Amino acid sequence: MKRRVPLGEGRGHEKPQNWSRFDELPDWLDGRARELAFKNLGSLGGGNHFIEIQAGDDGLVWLLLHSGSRNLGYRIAERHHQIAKERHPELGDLAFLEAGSEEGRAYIREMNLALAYAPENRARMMAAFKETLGHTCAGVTFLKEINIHHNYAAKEEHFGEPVWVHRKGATSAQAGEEGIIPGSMGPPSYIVAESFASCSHVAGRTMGRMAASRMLSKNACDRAMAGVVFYGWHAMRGKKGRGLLDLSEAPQAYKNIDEVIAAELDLIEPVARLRPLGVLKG
Ligand SMILES: Nc1nc2c(ncn2[C@@H]2O[C@H](COP(=O)(O)O)[C@@H](O)[C@H]2O)c(=O)[nH]1
Ligand SMILES: [Mn+2]
Repeated sequence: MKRRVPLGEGRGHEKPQNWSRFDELPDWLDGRARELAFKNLGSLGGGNHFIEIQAGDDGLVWLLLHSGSRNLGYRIAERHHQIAKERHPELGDLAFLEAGSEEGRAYIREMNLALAYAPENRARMMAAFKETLGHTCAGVTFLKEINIHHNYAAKEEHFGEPVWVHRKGATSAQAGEEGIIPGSMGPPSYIVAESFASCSHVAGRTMGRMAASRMLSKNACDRAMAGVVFYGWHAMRGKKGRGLLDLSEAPQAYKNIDEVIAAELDLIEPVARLRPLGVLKG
């Protein structure tokens, strides 16, 4: 997988990739950002993005992959947020665009393109993952797939009204829908079923990246990863982190996933608890 999928911050394919929807990229996206959109399709990204093999207490082996639109969605949101702030300076960061206006429609169109790029990105990596596994585990069969966003807006009907639902750090969890709530790189993750239309999308952090790398010890982090295959810790990048080991993704930097799940049992029904076997981080 390390050979097939570019992993890590700023790493994409050497050559531009093909995708039938690249001609819908907005004209204002130019230069390096445009080039990256072509080269990043099918690459993981850095930080908390991951590819994992997990053993489920449902008897299945689960392949988990966390990656999104690789900065495209961020660029689109940033651009239109800027336009909204120019239209409504009195609202500061809470400025908005009217959904029916030309500018609002342009934002929704471009956001939806990023929301198509993200699953396409994941699908390419997952295809490589399945093929790689197919070589090593003869006869393996793949069952269902759960593919879900956690930073987006969608028009939905609730209580008989059409409304825009913004899920920033939340996933949809409508009747009949299954979701994924990752813990962190050592502890378990969960597959969950329907709730009050949304639920938490992850465990979430307890400490910042720099704080974790300063305060945690390598030994304690290694202990927290006992039994999970991973590539170990690398040096922190950038001036501020000089001389430090990057422990920013260690399990101790995240909330306890079992407590997070317990706190939202009135919203969700856990379907499977997954124990990580191997982790590839970005
Ligand atoms: N199963 C794993 N979960 C992880 C890992 N690293 C982080 N995480 C969890 O995912 C979210 C990502 O949050 P986002 O809002 O930035 O998308 C993070 O909060 C952790 O709970 C991992 O290696 N494996
Ligand atoms: Mn994410």
